[in-house]
Amino acid sequence: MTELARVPSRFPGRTRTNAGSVISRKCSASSILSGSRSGDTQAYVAAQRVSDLIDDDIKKDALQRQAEGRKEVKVMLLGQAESGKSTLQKQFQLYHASHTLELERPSWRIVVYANLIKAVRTILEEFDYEFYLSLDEYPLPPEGSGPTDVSSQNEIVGLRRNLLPLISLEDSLLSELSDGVSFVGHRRSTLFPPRRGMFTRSGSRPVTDLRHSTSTTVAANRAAQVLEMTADYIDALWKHRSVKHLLRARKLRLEESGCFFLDEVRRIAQMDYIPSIEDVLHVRLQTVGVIEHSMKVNTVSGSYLWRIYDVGGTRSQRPAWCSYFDDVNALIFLAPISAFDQYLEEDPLTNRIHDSLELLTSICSNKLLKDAQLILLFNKTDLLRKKLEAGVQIRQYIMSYGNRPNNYSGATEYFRTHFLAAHKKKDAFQRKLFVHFTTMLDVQATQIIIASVGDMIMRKHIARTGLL
Ligand SMILES: Nc1nc2c(ncn2[C@@H]2O[C@H](COP(=O)(O)OP(=O)(O)OP(=O)(O)O)[C@@H](O)[C@H]2O)c(=O)[nH]1
Ligand SMILES: [Mg+2]
Repeated sequence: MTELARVPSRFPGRTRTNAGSVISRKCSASSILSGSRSGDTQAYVAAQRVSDLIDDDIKKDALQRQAEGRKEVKVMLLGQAESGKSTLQKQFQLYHASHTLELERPSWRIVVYANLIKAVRTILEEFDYEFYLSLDEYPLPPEGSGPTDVSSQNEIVGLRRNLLPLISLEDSLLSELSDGVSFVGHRRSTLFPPRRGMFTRSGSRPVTDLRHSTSTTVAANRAAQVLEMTADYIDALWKHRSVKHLLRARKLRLEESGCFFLDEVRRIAQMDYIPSIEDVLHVRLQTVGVIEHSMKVNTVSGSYLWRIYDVGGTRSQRPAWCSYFDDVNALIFLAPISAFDQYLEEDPLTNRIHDSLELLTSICSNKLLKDAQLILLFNKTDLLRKKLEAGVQIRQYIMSYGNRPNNYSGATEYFRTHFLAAHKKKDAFQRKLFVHFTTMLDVQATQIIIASVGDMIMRKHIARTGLL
């Protein structure tokens, strides 16, 4: 009886991928067991055989899954908003599966248009503020007295009138990009707290989803037509003597993508425009949620499936990250080193370097990630160089910088030392933190870093799983 009772009790707890076959075998074993007393021994033997077969299947399944698990590498890209995570993900794609990025190029067209229109609107809003809102406080200089004199104002007003049809398309493009969902955020990262009435929507859905949507194509085509008609006005606005003056005077930072696309407006405004890989890397599209990208990576020890998780970096999205921390092989943390003079959009009192440092140390102390390799990328070094060359003083924003030389080598050394020291103090698992300085828009340099980081991750993974 005890023997007989053991057989059916072995079935219910089983789980396997092909659940259907377990159930049908279980049914046949049960029916055998419900047979007459005289057939008990035979029935038991038959049931035992069935049970053994199932055990074998389950073992095989488990081994297969284990082998598949060993052939999988999970990498998370973390960091504050606009640190360059999605750009790094595209660089990974370019390195390991460039054909997929090639295929996606047409889908990025609508995002390029939205970035360009946003840049135009931002400039015009600044002029609105300059010419109208502040009129009472600062009367306009008389004609001929400078880049914001009366004749400049008239020229800008004329351009603005011609550009209104283009600006009016921004909402419909953003609605396509966010799949109709509105996300409220500040207009841009600013040196000053944002002014009232200067908010915009932004958000994203995976760009691959956009490719097949008819409404997206319609919205993009409409934007293309209007862009073609207004390209001259955009170009004239961007090259207008007042614009450079205004950007400088107001310390206004157009998003990285904004300046690039404004420089390229004539190419982008062609009706047959398809974004180049360089355009795709420059695009700014806020990530919402956590997006998994998988790609096959071929190495000397075989083919591996890399799962790369790209996350939205704003503060409100960070609590969602930890549900993906299980079994992470490597964590690549991006800190935009050029952001020493910027503050978080979601918290205009927090310096972005300070936020990066706090975020990194809090992630390093998370127990779920204790086995993950840590790689820190100080990104946007190109912008850091530009800011330092323009004379922006680090000590003005980061007091502890003190009297160190305000140049590139002084700055990079300071940030490296500071981050490494904080990590050493806070990392309960005493892991090594690998550091690189990157410009994510530089394909050649980034590909070298991807190869070296990838190699390192694979070596540790192989050492851990013993798979060669
Ligand atoms: N100049 C410069 N721009 C960069 C660099 N890396 C990324 N960018 C640009 O910075 C912008 C933001 O980059 P994303 O990759 O979208 O940032 P993210 O970290 O994914 O941001 P969220 O999705 O909001 O968390 C994009 O327009 C990129 O083209 C860099 O090294 N230099
Ligand atoms: Mg992103």
